[in-house]
Amino acid sequence: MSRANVVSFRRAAPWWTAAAASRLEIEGGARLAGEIAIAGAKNAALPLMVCAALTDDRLTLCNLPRILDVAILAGILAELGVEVAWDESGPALSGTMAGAGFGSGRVDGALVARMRASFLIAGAALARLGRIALPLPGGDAIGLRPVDFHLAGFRQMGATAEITGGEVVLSAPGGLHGAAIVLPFPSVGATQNLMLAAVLAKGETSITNAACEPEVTDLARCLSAMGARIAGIGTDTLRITGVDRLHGATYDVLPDRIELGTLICAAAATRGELRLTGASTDLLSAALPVFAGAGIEIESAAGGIVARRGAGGLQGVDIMTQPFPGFATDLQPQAMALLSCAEGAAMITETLFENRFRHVPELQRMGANIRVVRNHAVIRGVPALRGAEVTATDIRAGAALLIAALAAQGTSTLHGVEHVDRGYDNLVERLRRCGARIRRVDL
Ligand SMILES: CC(=O)N[C@H]1[C@@H](OP(=O)(O)OP(=O)(O)OC[C@H]2O[C@@H](n3ccc(=O)[nH]c3=O)[C@H](O)[C@@H]2O)O[C@H](CO)[C@@H](O)[C@@H]1O
Ligand SMILES: C=C(OP(=O)(O)O)C(=O)O
Repeated sequence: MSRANVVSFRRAAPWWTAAAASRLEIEGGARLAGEIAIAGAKNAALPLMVCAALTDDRLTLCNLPRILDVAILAGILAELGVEVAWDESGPALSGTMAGAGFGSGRVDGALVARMRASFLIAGAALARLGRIALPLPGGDAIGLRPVDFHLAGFRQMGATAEITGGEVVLSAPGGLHGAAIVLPFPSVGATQNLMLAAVLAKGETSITNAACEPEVTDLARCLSAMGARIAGIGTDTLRITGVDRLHGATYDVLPDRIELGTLICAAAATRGELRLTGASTDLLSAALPVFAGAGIEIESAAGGIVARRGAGGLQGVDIMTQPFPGFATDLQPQAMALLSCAEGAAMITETLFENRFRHVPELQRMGANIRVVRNHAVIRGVPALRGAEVTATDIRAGAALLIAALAAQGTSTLHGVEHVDRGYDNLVERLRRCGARIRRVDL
């Protein structure tokens, strides 16, 4: 990334302070104990920020996580002409975005290519401006991650959509119209992109086989608070009646269910006990019985839950990742780290992304016994993991390696920390307050 890009997103998000390049030194073996407030969800916050592009009024988002992806998206929106202002006076970050100037600036391709959710600007721009050209989005390298469902939906709504030279060129000079869209798979991003386009399109759009992830529901609720007409929220069939304009709103970002699950795994892996506040276990859906089967105790407590390893120790349990309400793929690597130190065997089947076992060789460096056959990983728990030098290749791989390093005997070095910074709000500092022995070393 060029210095100009770094400067542009830091200007748009001056609260972003984590070092761009650093490594973590983790001394394993400390039991985590204490309280952690769950931050706003990355995967809810980012689509909500894009809503600002759909209105001339102000959209205020509360409970935003202080993460790299929020900083980068703020930079992208600011370059495109959205005014962004922050309020850091509360316990969490709030941001007010004013989209009256949306489209007056330029697309910062280098920043778009650094994250996934930037591609949601496509739907908002088609609806609001009738055109946009965006580089193919980045994000975690966990599979091919095509955008064909997004483009097919836009075409059904009257747009032209071509990929030329790595750039997606979209145009709808005559405006978008409603369409009956059936998604081949309940894609989170495609559902959100088509929803962002449909709220200002002429007539009714139906999205069948829509994703029902809580972050999709959060987007639908925020758009409704801005005046959008959306029926079927929380189900797999959304019916959106386009309106002429949306107005401003103030909206609270959903708590991060993946952070919640990550910290439950961390508590259990370290034989610790964490009180996790601000989030309910309802968000965990299929992860709840998996955690119970693995021997984790989760109790309701004032303002949240308490999670600890049960007296019977950790046991192997089988997991298959699936769209919501199934077990989230974004929790799969962390669960694998946990099961690496459980008693007995476990099998994890990854059905969402074809390249989401990149943490396996790194866990193996720490002594984990894992064998991968196609999209299945068989994990035979070992009595103890040992510290090693490992590299995170994506956000959740980073979280998994952090969990393994905290549970391991000896010291680990974690490279690729910028992946963790993309999606977790000050995770290192918050874990340190609960007894973790971690040091961030700037490179
Ligand atoms: C920013 C954000 O919210 N990211 C989340 C979002 O990613 P993202 O929105 O990219 O994930 P999708 O739900 O779209 O992807 C699910 C599957 O559909 C395929 N697909 C998707 C779109 C498309 O046009 N064509 C296609 O083939 C993908 O390759 C993948 O195999 O949902 C994923 C699945 O819960 C999560 O892991 C990511 O953390
Ligand atoms: C895969 C993830 O993110 P993204 O889609 O932003 O790459 C994730 O949050 O685990």
